[in-house]
Amino acid sequence: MALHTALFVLVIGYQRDILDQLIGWNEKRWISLMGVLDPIFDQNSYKGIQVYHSREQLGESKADIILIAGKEKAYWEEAEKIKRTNSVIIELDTFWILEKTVHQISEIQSLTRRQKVFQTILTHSHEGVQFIDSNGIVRFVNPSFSRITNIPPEERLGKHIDEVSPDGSLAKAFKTRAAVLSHTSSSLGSNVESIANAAPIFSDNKFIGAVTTFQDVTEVKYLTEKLMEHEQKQKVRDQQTSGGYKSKHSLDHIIGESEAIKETLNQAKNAARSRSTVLITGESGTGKELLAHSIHTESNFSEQPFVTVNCAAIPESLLESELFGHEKGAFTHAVKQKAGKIELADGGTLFLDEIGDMDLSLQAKMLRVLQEKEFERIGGLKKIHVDFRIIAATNADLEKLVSEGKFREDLYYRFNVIRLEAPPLRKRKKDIPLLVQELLNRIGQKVGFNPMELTEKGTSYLLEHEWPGNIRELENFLERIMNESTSSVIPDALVKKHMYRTQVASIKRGGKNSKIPSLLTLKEMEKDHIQQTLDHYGTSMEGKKKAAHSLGISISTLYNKIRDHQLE
Ligand SMILES: Nc1ncnc2c1ncn2[C@@H]1O[C@H](COP(=O)(O)OP(=O)(O)OP(=O)(O)O)[C@@H](O)[C@H]1O
Repeated sequence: MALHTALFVLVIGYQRDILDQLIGWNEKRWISLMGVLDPIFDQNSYKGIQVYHSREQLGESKADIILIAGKEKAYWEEAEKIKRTNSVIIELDTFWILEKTVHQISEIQSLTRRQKVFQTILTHSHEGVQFIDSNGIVRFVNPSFSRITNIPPEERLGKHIDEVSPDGSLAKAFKTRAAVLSHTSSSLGSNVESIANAAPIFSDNKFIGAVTTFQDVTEVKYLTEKLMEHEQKQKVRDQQTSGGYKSKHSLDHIIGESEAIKETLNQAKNAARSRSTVLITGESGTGKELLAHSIHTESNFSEQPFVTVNCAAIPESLLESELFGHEKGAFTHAVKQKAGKIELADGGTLFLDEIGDMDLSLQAKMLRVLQEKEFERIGGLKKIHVDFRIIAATNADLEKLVSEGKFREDLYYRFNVIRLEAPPLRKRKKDIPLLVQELLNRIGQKVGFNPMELTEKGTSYLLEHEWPGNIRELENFLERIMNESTSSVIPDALVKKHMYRTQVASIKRGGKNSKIPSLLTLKEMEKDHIQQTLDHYGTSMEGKKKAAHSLGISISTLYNKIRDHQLE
């Protein structure tokens, strides 16, 4: 066929409507038609279509297609005259049949092409796709469906959706004839978590089936959980840093040269080398907490948190939440999520002071954490993994508590791995002079006094007492006399007077090891007693009357004694 700039069509037997229709056709339609009419037709040779209704209009040009619209013989003759070698002459009715066929073929081809495109999309889609027909029978699953769910196609195809996945999105869309969005499910026959969207399909208002597409969110969920866990850990780490959970003392702060304290210090050094649980026992004020801090400071994980929980200082009802933390809304006052001390101690040391005061139900929970290294916050479901070392301290007789059923035996054994005894002061009186000097400096700094000291004699008075309250009692005693002393060397008489009072008070409390004080002479005792009575009632006339009455002497005798003892 000759090369034209356009495809020339001539209609012989002019009919306006036919002409209009043909002119309205697009190029694609002509081209596909020509492809059928002329096998060697090269569609690339043509740019546009020209439709003519008479030979005159065509002029000198030759028509590529001559359509004969009518039965007249003359039309054919005319066509013969103006045709070229390759021109196609065709009768209009035949043309229509042909055109219709060509058109249908091209529609089928385009449908097939479209189907192929969809098929490829579905096959390569990362999302799982499942299709049911209008009867609810599964007709199609794509490869991703099987990959995600681990269900082979043959287990689905041909089965009713209610039989194979009655709670899924597709069954819902089938039942309700409505779209189902963001349907989360793990019941696809595997442990895979998915999010599905299902939609019914209508054609001419007729329900013809439904389709679901879903994504495997197992990994996304896993990663989200990991991210949340990480964020949570970061929060806890921030709290660990900002909460000042650091040990504040080291073994250097523990003063003493006695055999008893030296042995304890050696044990503490050994304990610092391992991560085993430590139980520190000893009377009140003997330095158990100081030892716990020091063991952590000496350990390899001293940079990690050191978190203290005093089981006696916190009301029982709050202790659990203090230890385990809670989720928001776990109980009335849980207005926000809170990490517990166990979580905060992760990586470091949890120091449980006064462990003998922990109630039995909490002991059971604590035992579980120690065994499993895992716990849940109050009101929480997620297990939190922790790794920390426990140092427990008590001044109670734990063995006795165990035998009385007040302390769990299994927990006692868990705690009693490395055992340390903080020796009482009465077993290391030798340390008192050293301790006094250290404590005087420490208290001076604390309360803002210039350095103070005791004479040798003054110090010797302190050796007369058994110190049931141990170093804390000694510390308080020294602070008291420092406050009363007007000179940097604390007067011996002041020490003597207060030591006497301390001993009397100790006897009154029924202190087991308290001796009858022998520090004061009878006269000194009388002076001190009158002074204390006057301090109590005051030195007004009325106060003196009451003091005399309380002392069992007349007011004039009181005046004489005040004068004799130079009390005013
Ligand atoms: N060896 C020591 N050298 C210096 N100071 C000490 C020594 N032992 C204890 N202290 C001081 O004595 C005070 C009491 O110590 P700590 O609180 O550690 O005793 P505790 O046995 O834990 O007491 P409690 O049983 O009452 O809890 C603290 O001020 C501490 O610094």
